[in-house]
Amino acid sequence: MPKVLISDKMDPKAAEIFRQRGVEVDEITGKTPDELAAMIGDYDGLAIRSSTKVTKAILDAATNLKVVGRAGIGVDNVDIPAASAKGVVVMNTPFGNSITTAEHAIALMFALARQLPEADASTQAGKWEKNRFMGVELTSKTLGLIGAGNIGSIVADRAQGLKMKVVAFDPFLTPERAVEMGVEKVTLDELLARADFITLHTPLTDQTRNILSADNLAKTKAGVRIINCARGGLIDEAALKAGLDSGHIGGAALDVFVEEPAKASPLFGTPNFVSTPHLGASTSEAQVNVAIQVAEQMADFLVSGGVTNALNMPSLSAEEAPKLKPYMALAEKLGSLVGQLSHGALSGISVEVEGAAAALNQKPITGAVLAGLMRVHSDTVNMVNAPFLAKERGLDVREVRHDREGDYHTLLRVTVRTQAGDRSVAGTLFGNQAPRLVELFGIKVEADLAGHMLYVVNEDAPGFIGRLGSLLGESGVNIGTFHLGRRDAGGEAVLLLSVDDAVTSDLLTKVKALPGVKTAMALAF
Ligand SMILES: NC(=O)c1ccc[n+]([C@@H]2O[C@H](COP(=O)([O-])OP(=O)(O)OC[C@H]3O[C@@H](n4cnc5c(N)ncnc54)[C@H](O)[C@@H]3O)[C@@H](O)[C@H]2O)c1
Ligand SMILES: O=C(O)[C@H](O)COP(=O)(O)O
Repeated sequence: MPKVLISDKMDPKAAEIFRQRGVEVDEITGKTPDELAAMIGDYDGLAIRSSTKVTKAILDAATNLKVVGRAGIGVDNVDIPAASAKGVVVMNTPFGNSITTAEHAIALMFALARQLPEADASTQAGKWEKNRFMGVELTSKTLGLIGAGNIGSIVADRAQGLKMKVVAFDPFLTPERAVEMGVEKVTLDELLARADFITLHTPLTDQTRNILSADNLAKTKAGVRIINCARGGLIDEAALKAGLDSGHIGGAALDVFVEEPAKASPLFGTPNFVSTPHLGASTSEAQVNVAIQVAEQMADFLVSGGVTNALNMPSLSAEEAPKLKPYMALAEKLGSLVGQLSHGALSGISVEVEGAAAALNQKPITGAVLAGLMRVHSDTVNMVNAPFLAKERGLDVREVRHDREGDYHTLLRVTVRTQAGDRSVAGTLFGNQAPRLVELFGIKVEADLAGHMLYVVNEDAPGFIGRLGSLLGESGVNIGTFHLGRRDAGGEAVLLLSVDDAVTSDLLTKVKALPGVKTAMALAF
């Protein structure tokens, strides 16, 4: 039974769903990185929010880990390259808390417009300072949206409901989508010059870090009010403080900070500064949503191989997974076969699907081919890290889908580009389940790729099979299956034999010494 650790505070629905789906679950929160590293080896899955930092050190200690599930959106607390290199899938729940976070941004915008926290504190202190607090209306004001994705577009919609004009800066926002959202797509400088309120909704990346830098803050309209419910690090906090102190910035509301938990900040106590402790996603509705989603996604993956919302692997629904399972087995075997048979560096690989296979999601099939290919040289390769390793090694990966009807109802062909030219193998599924090799370097064969095998290329001549059989018999090697194919009579023949034990190098030398043998290799699947 797969076992999951929930290491951050999560709605109880998550544990309930894991148990219903046959996944054992422990909820242990508040552990130090060392404590987490000491216990993570027991788990197949790790369910987190933003507190747990899934570093390379944690991943190195996670000997059984297959999946990290983030109940929420931001995955900047997960070392995704390290997870990918280890073959661990990282998933998030990209929509479960977006409405809630957008509402928090709007709440903070109102808090700034009407100085609600200060007015509240003053009133409860018995001061009744009616003349101290003069707010601004939101109607007709311009809201500058930096980042117009899921949350940004909900904020835009709510702001339009408040009769605000919304201008958006997002390099990936298409003009069509901007029209659909009813926002004006602008440059960053234009946004800075025009916005009365600015709200940030981008991830923290090398491009967005300090997007509101001292220089950019200086370009804003006098009196601008700024809201950040996305990630600490998008705003230069020292420059923000200086802008608030000088009065150029009329107000700022931060839910997120460069250092979290933010227990001390020069911004604290600054007039017109409002803060919340990373509460953007903290509503009961959003927490139930993300807990249910993360548990369902992780259980799907651990129990049936379904992949949803993974950041380092193509999606594969729980319905698709059983259909694809025999194809993945075939794909891995074909990848492994070409990997074992090809010498030297490969510059490219193409994965072709034909017949019934052409109707399937090809990405996981390609991932399985690459895993089979690369596992020949490293047993830590799996479907998650194989595409990354292939990219790292400069392997050009192509996917081809043929609509044509071929000789087989379903066919997978893998061709690798080697220094000696292209080499191609193809396979099918017998009875839609059993993987079979049907073509090897242009020669028709029909073989099951399993266990220990001996591959021999020889000149097709009478007596050869007898001589090989005798040699194997004399060497005490039992033959399981025997598959023969040839290009034409008297030409080149290919033999694939499954044998009960690994082929020793001594036996291989003897096979190579048989008259007519061109190549002989030991294979393992
Ligand atoms: N405060 C919270 O509790 C809380 C809750 C949920 C999400 N978040 C954070 O909110 C942010 C947005 O989440 P989302 O779901 O809308 O993400 P999203 O991926 O749907 O949208 C992000 C948008 O940012 C845009 N973008 C990327 N680089 C940009 C750049 N250089 N300049 C301008 N725009 C750029 C993208 O094109 C995209 O449209 C994330 O950082 C997420 O972690 C915070
Ligand atoms: O990216 C997110 O989903 C938010 O930052 C929420 O973080 P939390 O789960 O720690 O509240």
